[in-house]
Amino acid sequence: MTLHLDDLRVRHLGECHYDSPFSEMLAAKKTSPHYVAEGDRVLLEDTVSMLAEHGLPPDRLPSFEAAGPRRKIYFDPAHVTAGIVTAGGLCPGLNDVIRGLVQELTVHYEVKRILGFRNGFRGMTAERCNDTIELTPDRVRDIHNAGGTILGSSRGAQDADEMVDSLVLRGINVLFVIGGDGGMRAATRLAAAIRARGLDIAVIGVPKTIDNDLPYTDQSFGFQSAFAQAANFISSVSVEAAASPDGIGIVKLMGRHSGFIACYASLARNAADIVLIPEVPFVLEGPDGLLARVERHVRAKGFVVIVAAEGAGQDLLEQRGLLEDATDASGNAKLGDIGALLRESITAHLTEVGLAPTIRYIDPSYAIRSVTANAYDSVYCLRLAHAAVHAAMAGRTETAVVRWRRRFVHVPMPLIISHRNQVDPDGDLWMSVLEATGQLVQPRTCDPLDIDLGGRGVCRSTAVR
Ligand SMILES: Nc1ncnc2c1ncn2[C@@H]1O[C@H](COP(=O)(O)OP(=O)(O)OP(=O)(O)O)[C@@H](O)[C@H]1O
Ligand SMILES: O=P(O)(O)OC[C@H]1O[C@](O)(CO)[C@@H](O)[C@@H]1O
Ligand SMILES: [Mg+2]
Repeated sequence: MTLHLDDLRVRHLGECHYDSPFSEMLAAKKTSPHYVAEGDRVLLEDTVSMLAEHGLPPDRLPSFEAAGPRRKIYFDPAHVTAGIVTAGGLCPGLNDVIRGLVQELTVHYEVKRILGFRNGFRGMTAERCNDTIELTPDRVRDIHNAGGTILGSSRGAQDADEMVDSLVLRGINVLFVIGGDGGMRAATRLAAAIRARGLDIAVIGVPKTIDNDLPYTDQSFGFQSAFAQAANFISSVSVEAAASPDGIGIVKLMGRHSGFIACYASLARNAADIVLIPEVPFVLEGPDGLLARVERHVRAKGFVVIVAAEGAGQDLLEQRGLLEDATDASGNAKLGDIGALLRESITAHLTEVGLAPTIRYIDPSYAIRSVTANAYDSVYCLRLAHAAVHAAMAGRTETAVVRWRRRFVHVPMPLIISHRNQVDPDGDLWMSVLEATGQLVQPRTCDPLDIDLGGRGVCRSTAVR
């Protein structure tokens, strides 16, 4: 999709007339290698060839508005009531973002009232109209020490008009939505309903997803903490598989349509022989199939470690009638169990060829996303929260705050939901995975002398890949 400068302009509620608490500090600031001044923009693309292809002068090149404080703001902080909602699946760092929002709103802008909606958008419906928590610096002081979200979260559809009524009822004029693709869709609809009624309410999104499946953002917050936790399970399964005769280690990791967690967790340990992701189809049978490859690994080094994203191989499950045609409350497709299919088909195949596999299968599931944010993600969440507050106070709306190529920028919300971020099978991440696992080459069988002398497990790692 080719984007033009105008596609990247964010919506404003109106002119900014109030002095911001940062006015003085910003007065002398100019763009430097480490700072983007409020009037400057950040390029969408970062290679010479992509920029040259546009054939445009620099000020017409597709670029994002820089995030950060403004000298003038739209809202009079004394008249702001802020709302915060967390939607969709959990993600490390949700509490860090809530905490950062509350601290920035109160400490610098001196906003007096902040309400957190309970249990996602559900808390904004007429039925649950009192489902809010008053958020104060005291209330949020220690919340980053726990995973999850103190507000709760949910899936499932809500009526946009009802949610607008709920904002009006509470006098909320600034709403922060921390959510994934669904949450950003809901926020976009909400903002459209607000616009249709001519209301002065800013809606700012902070994209959240452990799947890292939202575009126009560097890795989303919490992703790093989630894949670090996932990597621990890969280590566990590797140890188990290596210590078992004909050991088969399988880890199934979250990632519905995008295999980023599987790729990064595998690279973090460099112990996987095979990584399976939704973006790269594979077959089970035949000389190039997964079963033959598994067999070669087992014969070559005595064991094999497989990391599968939960969305991998869904076509194989469908062919076998193992997919139920169902969706969750938010309309997300319910997936078939690729881990179970691997376990069963590998056991059957290896038994048939005369091996005696020991299967070690781990599905850590929620254990990777319910953890607290690591230090890196905590910093990231705090800075996103600051950027979100600045954007809202400056009257930006239908806008997400993201980090893009290491700069914090504003992205129009419709772009964030325009398509899904996926691992590019032609990109450098997948290339790194292929290099690390050796999936490009066939496993070599061990030297017969090795087998005579050492038995299983002598040939390890890259030597046999
Ligand atoms: N197309 C849509 N239009 C309006 N609201 C939506 C839409 N899709 C999802 N939502 C709402 O957004 C909320 C969160 O959506 P969803 O459950 O898909 O999680 P998500 O935000 O995508 O997070 P995750 O990363 O866990 O998938 C739900 O309450 C849902 O009703
Ligand atoms: O929370 P639920 O509804 O079980 O959803 C699980 C899904 O949510 C995600 O964690 C994304 O939030 C996916 O990786 C996973 O498939
Ligand atoms: Mg989603």
